[in-house]
Amino acid sequence: MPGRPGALPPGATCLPLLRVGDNWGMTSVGNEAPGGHRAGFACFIGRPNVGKSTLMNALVGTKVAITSSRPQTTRRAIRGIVHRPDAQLVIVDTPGLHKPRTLLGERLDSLVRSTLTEVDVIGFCVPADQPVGPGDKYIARELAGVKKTPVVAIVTKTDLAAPEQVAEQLLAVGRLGEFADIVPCSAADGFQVGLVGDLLIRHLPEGMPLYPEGDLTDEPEQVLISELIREAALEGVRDELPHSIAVVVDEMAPREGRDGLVDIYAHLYVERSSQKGIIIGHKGSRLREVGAAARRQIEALLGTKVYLDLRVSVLKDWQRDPKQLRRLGFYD
Ligand SMILES: Nc1nc2c(ncn2[C@@H]2O[C@H](COP(=O)(O)OP(=O)(O)OP(=O)(O)O)[C@@H](O)[C@H]2O)c(=O)[nH]1
Repeated sequence: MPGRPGALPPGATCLPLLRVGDNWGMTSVGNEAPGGHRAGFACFIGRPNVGKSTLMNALVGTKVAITSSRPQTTRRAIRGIVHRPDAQLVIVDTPGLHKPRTLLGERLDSLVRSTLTEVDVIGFCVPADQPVGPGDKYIARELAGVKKTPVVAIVTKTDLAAPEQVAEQLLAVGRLGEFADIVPCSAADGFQVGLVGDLLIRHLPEGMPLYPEGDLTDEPEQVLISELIREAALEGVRDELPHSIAVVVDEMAPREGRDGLVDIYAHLYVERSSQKGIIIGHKGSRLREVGAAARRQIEALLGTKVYLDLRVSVLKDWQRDPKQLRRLGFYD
């Protein structure tokens, strides 16, 4: 993948935790594997907020992608790795596909399009609790253009819909295009999550595992941490502010002379000074809450105590500025 989003700024430190090797390439190797073992890549595609990240986390069995009730939470192609005795499924989590309105939107869309041609199978997610709309049709048309990659249609969030509504949705999704399978599931209560895995794995080539057993993601730790901070900052903010928030971990290192304590210095960027005020809150109260919530999650991820230094800065209109986008890790 050219200009991989989420790359660390030069000189940034990275503790080896959930990090694995250097296999950034997306092509699965069709090497000989005993007993019909399969290995390869899948990606989920769908409108924003349809539950792609939640489904990936459910399949992987741990939180490797942040989720929120705000559309367009996902900005990076995070990989989650599902290990099974018969297969290894590497899931690429793409941002929701939509008609782009900003330069960031365009970059995210081109990221999605390049991903579609590089994976072995695509999971097209449509929620059970909302009628099929223009957004789903737009994606279905895009998928029809990716002829060589099989598509499994996944009707998500079945726990939010009555059985008849789910049945009707399966039919409606069937009318959207040619799919290898159409499967209903719920990541919230686990309904048929395993089956979704089976149906995706069926399309992977036979081959040895691509990643060592036990690795759950190959995202650098700083990226996971910055995403956890962004998730905490998204809590309770409205309107355009969620899209204006970006987080960069500037530095991260174990504290000298103190076992089990990691110092993390991070910047939370917004686009305007009015937004800075909202993020910081009265006498810093909101920023303290964001910091405390993020710290709890980071400590759970790292398994150590964390000192988190969180600064807020304005990067004017960064979503539309190529230079700032590069600085934040969103490359052409
Ligand atoms: N009830 C229910 N809620 C779900 C389910 N899956 C996801 N959600 C919720 O739906 C919202 C969106 O989920 P995400 O996984 O962030 O959706 P996404 O498609 O990755 O969103 P983008 O990052 O915007 O593309 C969150 O509030 C989730 O908790 C499900 O199976 N059932």
